[in-house]
Amino acid sequence: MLEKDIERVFYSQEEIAEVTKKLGKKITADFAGKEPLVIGILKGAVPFMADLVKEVDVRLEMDFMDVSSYGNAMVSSGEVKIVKDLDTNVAGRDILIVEDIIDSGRTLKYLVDLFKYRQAKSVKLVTLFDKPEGRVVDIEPDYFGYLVPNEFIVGYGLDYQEQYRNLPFVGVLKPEIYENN
Ligand SMILES: O=P(O)(O)OC[C@H]1O[C@H](OP(=O)(O)OP(=O)(O)O)[C@H](O)[C@@H]1O
Ligand code: HPA
Ligand SMILES: [Mg+2]
Repeated sequence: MLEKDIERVFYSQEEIAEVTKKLGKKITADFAGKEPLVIGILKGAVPFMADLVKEVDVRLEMDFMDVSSYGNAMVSSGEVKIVKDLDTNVAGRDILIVEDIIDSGRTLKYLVDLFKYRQAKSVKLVTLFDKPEGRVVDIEPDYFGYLVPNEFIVGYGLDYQEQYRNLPFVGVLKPEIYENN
């Protein structure tokens, strides 16, 4: 039903599962002996976070934060707002931020600076998708799954006007979907 709105699939469910496994292995090795606080950024990171933590074999805690710079727009407003803050104190903690995508980089730059200001011991970033051509601020993930071209993608957490997050794969929408909005 949702699939009919997709013009082209970029990454299948199987490819996403495979890269998530690999990322989980690397993170397991790098965080051995630590007890990270894994922070998922709502709402886009939810499907990836849920799958990734099951591939990470260290003691960890999970928390979530909601920040927004897009609203319903397809271009970042440039201003990042905290919609829901963490429940956990990050001071002295090893942090792993989990994102679905880094595009302009504004969301992650804001969060890394915030957690450092709050005296986290270390801050690392994992993103399923990296769109380097979208970047307007200087930030790179420590771990990424796939590089994506400079196109607006949906699925597996990524939305267009809050829809399509529940697609199990990632792709681009047919042009008529935008024309009808
Ligand atoms: O690198 P950037 O240009 O900042 O873009 C990336 C951010 O934008 C999206 O979130 P959004 O603010 O749309 O909220 P959502 O996760 O609820 O869709 C995405 O999930 C990232 O958090
Ligand atoms: N798709 C959906 N949400 C996004 C994107 C994208 O390509 N980039 C930043 N937020
Ligand atoms: Mg969004």
